[in-house]
Amino acid sequence: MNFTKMHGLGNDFIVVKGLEEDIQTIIKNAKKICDRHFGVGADGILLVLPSDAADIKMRIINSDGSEAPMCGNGVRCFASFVYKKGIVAKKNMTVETIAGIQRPEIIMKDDIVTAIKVDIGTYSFLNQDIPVEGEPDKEAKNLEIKIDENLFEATGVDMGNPHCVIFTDDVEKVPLEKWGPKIENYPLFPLKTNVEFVQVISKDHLKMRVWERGCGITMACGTGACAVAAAAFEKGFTGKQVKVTLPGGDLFIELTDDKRVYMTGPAQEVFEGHLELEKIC
Ligand SMILES: N[C@H](CCC[C@H](N)C(=O)O)C(=O)O
Repeated sequence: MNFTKMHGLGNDFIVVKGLEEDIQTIIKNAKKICDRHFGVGADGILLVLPSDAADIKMRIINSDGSEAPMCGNGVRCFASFVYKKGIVAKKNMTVETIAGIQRPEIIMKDDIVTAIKVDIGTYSFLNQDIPVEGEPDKEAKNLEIKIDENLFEATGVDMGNPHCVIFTDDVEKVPLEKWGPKIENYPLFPLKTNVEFVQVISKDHLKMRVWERGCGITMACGTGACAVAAAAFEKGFTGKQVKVTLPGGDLFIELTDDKRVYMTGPAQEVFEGHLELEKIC
């Protein structure tokens, strides 16, 4: 398997040209391939595939082997990859995902890709969209999450994938490795959920940490940053333009009046590699 290792603020991916590889074997062995000791090591695998509905298609496989409908840091890495490889010769492209068509724009300075701005679609708080157990057309704005002796008030957000957002005074004090998996698998979320703890720094600055569904603690989560920006705006904590600081760095999120979200941030290649699949499968 030939691959390119990339990351978006430390949320890292193995990018593979799907038509040139045995993707069924790759998907079946994603956990081993993503293992940081016995495999290549990554939070997930991004598969480049042809599309009838867009310029190109992206499939996302989490490091536990589950398939995700959408990945914010991933779509920035993906867009940079297909542009630089000449697979899609357009700076403004469309990318088909399970969550819908994403619209990344490659931003360049002196022929270098400096950032990617993505129209990541619209956010929703509706139970039926996230999904969250309960009346389908009710908004998941005051979920009660009970973990051990702690009772959290959470906001459920759909960003094409599910997010459980909890506001706190100090994200550094959150025992994420303890609470993350319990919330990820909480009965309210039939498809499990990504978990974000977020601290309001100012009207235009949020700080967050994330436990990702199917991955665990990551350095950054693009859809998670969009979800916390949407939740903070709806609660009146922030405006429509906000910097979200994650352990791996900053993302810039813009919301529109019709709940559309734009995310801007970097994507970085690290190395190209070759893996003999039979050696670990
Ligand atoms: N673990 C996520 C997919 C990756 C999302 C994250 N890496 C991002 O940047 O949005 C899920 O199962 O919904």
